[in-house]
Parts: sequence; structure tokens; C-alpha cells
Amino acid sequence: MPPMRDRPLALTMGDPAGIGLDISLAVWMNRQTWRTPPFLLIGDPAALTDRARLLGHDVAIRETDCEGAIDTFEQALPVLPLTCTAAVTPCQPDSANAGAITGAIETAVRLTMEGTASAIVTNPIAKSVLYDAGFRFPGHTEFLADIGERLTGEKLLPIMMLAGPKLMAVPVTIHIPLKDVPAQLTPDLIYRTCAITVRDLRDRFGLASPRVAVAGLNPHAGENGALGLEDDAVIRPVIERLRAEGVDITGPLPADTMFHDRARATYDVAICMYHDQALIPAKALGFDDSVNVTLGLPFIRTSPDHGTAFTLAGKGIARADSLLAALTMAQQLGRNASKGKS
Ligand SMILES: NC(=O)c1ccc[n+]([C@@H]2O[C@H](COP(=O)([O-])OP(=O)(O)OC[C@H]3O[C@@H](n4cnc5c(N)ncnc54)[C@H](O)[C@@H]3O)[C@@H](O)[C@H]2O)c1
Ligand SMILES: N[C@H](C(=O)O)[C@H](O)COP(=O)(O)O
Repeated sequence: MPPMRDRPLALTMGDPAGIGLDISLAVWMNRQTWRTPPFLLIGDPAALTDRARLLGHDVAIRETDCEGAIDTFEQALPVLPLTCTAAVTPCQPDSANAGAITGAIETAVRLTMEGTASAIVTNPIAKSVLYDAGFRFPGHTEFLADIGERLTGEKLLPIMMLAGPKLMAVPVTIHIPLKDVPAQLTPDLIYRTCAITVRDLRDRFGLASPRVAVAGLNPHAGENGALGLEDDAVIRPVIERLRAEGVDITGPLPADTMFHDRARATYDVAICMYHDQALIPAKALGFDDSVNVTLGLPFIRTSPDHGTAFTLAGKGIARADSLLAALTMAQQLGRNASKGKS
């Protein structure tokens, strides 16, 4: 197995009708000024070549495997080839390409688990396009955990964290309808989410004793039960248990007042009860530079925080900052992991 510094990041193509190909080209073309970590793109080389041509980019694209990616990266954009079933047209997603899209993700996990790639970075997928083809996972987060479980035999709880320079936020429940949130917020789920987050912030991000702030579910964290019972009955006992176990943790806090500048200075990570409670502040405070990172997996996975932005594909106006941040974070987490092992 090559040392971590000699392994490329495995970058999946995402939905090829979206901006994933545009921003992958951008981070490679600007590799010297942006200090882009070396990656191997797992995707359709014909679609990538077409997108480069459409955007007017003169880009060398070279098919290779993981072992050849690092040496290739300075001269050409390295691609581990797979073929899309249907023709790729920007802004016109096609469920017929679902197999290629998910196949790229499976390959990235395999390469990372076998130690030829250092970490996985995923370009955005459109969930509804995959659902139409029978994809049964809410998103990458749960799909990656399923692949990890199949490869390791271990039961995994994947945790979504949006991480930017101004805020790190974790939703306890992820892609479920809002009406289902209260029933899914069990003490066990909240406890395990907090515990895995603390463990990974310590072991992967190098925070010796992460300060955790937990949001309530209801307005004003329930207002002593007048505006909802979950805050005191479900969330507070978990916080007390974690505090008794030595975790630096506060809450349940009213969510409306925990994201302003002075409040954020008091904690390292916000644990939120549902998707938008975490992702609205995360994207409002750092849409261009936040990263979606999955905790609780036996490998490192990051992603830009944005989606497929279909209407921007092939137009040359999609920003690549968040993908660059995702690649840079994945490289850093890989280095931290290899230091931990030495
Ligand atoms: N990591 C992922 O795979 C991921 C993340 C979020 C959303 N999605 C999927 O993406 C699809 C579209 O979702 P959405 O419209 O809610 O979110 P989106 O992030 O694709 O777009 C939201 C808005 O931000 C703009 N935008 C997004 N990325 C941009 C970039 N790099 N540069 C400039 N502008 C950008 C878009 O044009 C749009 O106005 C959905 O199917 C969703 O499931 C996937
Ligand atoms: N919830 C994420 C977001 O809105 O940024 C996004 O849908 C990505 O989810 P996966 O990483 O699970 O695909």
C-alpha cells in the first residue's frame, strides 16, 4: 500500500448533467495557483471531454488507474474511465445514467478501502434522478454507510456535518419529511450522533476536547414545556448523560439565537435536530466555502456543500470554491489519519 501522501483522492463525477464536470475541470486547470490536491476523477472521459470543449477549455485528459494518478496530475487530468449509458447533455439529467453515477461512488469506496486512494470526494448527485432508477438511499451519506457495512460487516451510523470557517453543524435527522422528525429523534439517535461527532472531531480533526452546543427542537427550546415537550423530555437527558461522561456540552439551546457571531464563538460544533436547522445557517454563513463531510465511516468522505445546479452546467459560471475546500479538507483529514497511525 503506498504511503498516504502518494495516494490520490478519489473524486466521483456526480450527475454528469450537473456542474460536477465543470468544477472538476476548474480545480484541475487552476491546480498550481489553487494548490489543488491531486485527485483521480472516476467518470466518463467522453462526457468530460465534451464539457471541456463546450466551456472552451483546452484540457489534457488521460485515462489511468489510481497508481498512475499522482504522476499524471501535473500534465493531464487523470480519469478512471466508466461509461454513461445515455448521452450526457448539460441540464438534462437522465436516470439511465444512474448506474454510472452510483458505480463511480462504489469504485471510490473500494479504492479508498483497499488503500490505493486516500479519501473520497463526491461531486453532487440529484437524488430524484437516482430515485427514478430505483436508488433506495436518501443520499450519498446513507449509501456510503451501506457500502461500508457490506465491506466491513460492521453496523455504521453515518453522520452528516457541514463544516465551514464560520460554523460546523450536524443534523441528527437528515433527509426525512419534517413531520417525521419528532418521532425519529430518539435519545439513542441523539446520543450516538453526539458521541460519534465528538470522537471524529477529536480523532480526525485534532480538536482535543470539542465544545458541543445542542439545539432544541421547538421554538425557545420548548419554553419549559409550553411550546413542546421534546426539548426537556428527550434532548436534555442525553446532554446530561454526555456531560456526566466528560463531554463539554451545552443545551438544549433555542435554535434562533445560537448561530450569531458571539454565540458561535462559544462552541466548536452545533448539533441540530433536523436538516434545515443545520444547513440553513451553514449555507447562509459559508455557501462558497463549506464542505459536507461524513463522520462515522471507516473512510474519509467529503463533498461540496451545494447540489447539481443543473441550470449552470456547461455555462462556465459555477464556482469551484466548495469543491476545492472539499478536496483540501479530505487531504488534510487523510494526513491527520496517517499521523495518528505513525
Ligand atoms: N452533495 C450532493 O450530492 C448534493 C448536495 C445538495 C443538493 N443536492 C441535489 O442537487 C439538486 C439541486 O438542489 P438545489 O437546487 O436545492 O441546490 P443547489 O445547490 O444545486 O442550487 C442552489 C442554488 O445555488 C446555486 N449554486 C449551486 N452551486 C453553485 C456553484 N458551485 N456556483 C454557483 N452557484 C451555485 C444554484 O444555481 C441555485 O441557485 C437536488 O436534486 C439535490 O438533491 C446534492
Ligand atoms: N443535505 C445535503 C445538502 O443539502 O447539502 C445534500 O443533499 C447532500 O447529501 P448527501 O451527501 O447525503 O448526498
